[in-house]
Amino acid sequence: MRYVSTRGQAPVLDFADVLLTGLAADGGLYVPETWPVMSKADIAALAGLSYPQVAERIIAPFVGDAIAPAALRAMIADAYAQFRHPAVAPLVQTGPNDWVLELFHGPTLAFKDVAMLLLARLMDHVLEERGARATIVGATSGDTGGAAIEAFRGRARTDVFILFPDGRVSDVQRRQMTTASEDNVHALALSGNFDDCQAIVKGLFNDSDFRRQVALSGVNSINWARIVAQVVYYFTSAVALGAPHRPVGFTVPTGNFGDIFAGYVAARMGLPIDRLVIATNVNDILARTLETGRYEVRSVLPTTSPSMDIQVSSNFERLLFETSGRDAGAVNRWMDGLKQSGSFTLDDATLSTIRRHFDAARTDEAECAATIKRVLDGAGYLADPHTAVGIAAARKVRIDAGVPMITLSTAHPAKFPDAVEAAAGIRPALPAWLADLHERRERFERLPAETAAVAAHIRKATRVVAEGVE
Ligand SMILES: Cc1ncc(COP(=O)(O)O)c(C=O)c1O
Ligand SMILES: N[C@@H](CCOP(=O)(O)O)C(=O)O
Repeated sequence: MRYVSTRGQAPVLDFADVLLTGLAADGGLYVPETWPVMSKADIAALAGLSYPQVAERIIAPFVGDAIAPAALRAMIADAYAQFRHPAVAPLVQTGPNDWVLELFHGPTLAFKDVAMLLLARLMDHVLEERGARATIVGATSGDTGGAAIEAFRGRARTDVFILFPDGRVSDVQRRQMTTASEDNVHALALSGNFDDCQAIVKGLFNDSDFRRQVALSGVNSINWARIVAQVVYYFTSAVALGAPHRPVGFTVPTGNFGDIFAGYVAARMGLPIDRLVIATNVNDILARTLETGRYEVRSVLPTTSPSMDIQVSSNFERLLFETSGRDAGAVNRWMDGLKQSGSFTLDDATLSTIRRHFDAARTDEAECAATIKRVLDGAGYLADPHTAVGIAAARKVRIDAGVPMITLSTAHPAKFPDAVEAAAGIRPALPAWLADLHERRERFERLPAETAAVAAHIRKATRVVAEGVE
């Protein structure tokens, strides 16, 4: 399997190189040259398989011959053995034909663990084979950072630097990033929002000297391996509810568009997905884009679903590439517009292709709190604020009540106890393995939200030694 960049000018790479490269050299994102397709019989044959077995069938075609099948199988088995639920991603029924897909049974209580635990093993494997090391730099609005630190802590071949917006993540999220004591992890609190952190990460990738000197790698969903691991649960859950013999819908709490893009990939592979619903909080750039065709960045507003407080939604670029007929020229024009004026307008054909697959709905803070309460009272289910944004959106756009609707539950309510308590009067407790989180010692650096300051800090602290590093 080979990968091409959405901007059309970066080298074509195999899976192992894409894994270590992160952002393409032309600033674009890698996507497979062609989509692997699963027949109806292939999908039906997933019924009754364990999560790791399904993962192997879905992920292997994307890996191609870059990693030996036995090694891939072992890494998948080890990654999903870290989950506290035997199903890894169980479905819970919350209404007549409504379900939540719980993706938070990993070590850091958010869906990011599903991909990150595998990504860390894949990276280690490839680095080991090459006798190489990497410096990983990631941006987080709260969950990617904790999952990355958990997955990479103590690993010998990587140093990990996580940039998070100071004061804009929950206490639990911050502590999950700042209480790891291993020398290879570095939590950096930046005086800005998530978009500032993400722009700095992209700036570092676009600095070819820095990139080479520190052997830069990424763990945000710009990294294709993050997306591919997330495709798996669309298959496990849809098959559990009758696919491929009947279609299902998915509603996905969305920020950087990685999780829902994985759903689009599942559809391209042949999974019968009726609708993909983009659920946003008041940071609603994607809902506005679907409505008007204009992608326009506004200021980021802090909410009780902070992991979705995002305006510049990275993976939307992958969707634009696909829905424009893989027109790298158009993607370049849109991304230039975004850089220069903070906005661009889609042509009618691309917009209507997007609308054929996706709906979108925005949920404000009052609706989010009311949804947490309503679902608790009605179904006895305690949802976190991100999941509640999803459940509210599913309700708003539901077209056919006969099609099962699966809302992705992306975080455990105990990650956001203040918001959940304010909405539902119940303070969810952390699980036993995190019960002492608030007593652990924190360690992090505060830095200005400036690329040069972050680059200088990383150069000093990384253990990757390459030509040109002081
Ligand atoms: C809890 C939670 N829900 C939803 C999202 C949105 O996911 P994505 O950025 O893949 O759209 C995130 C962060 O990405 C998150 O941490
Ligand atoms: N919501 C994310 C933001 C980063 O998204 P990613 O999926 O691109 O890593 C977070 O919690 O950090």
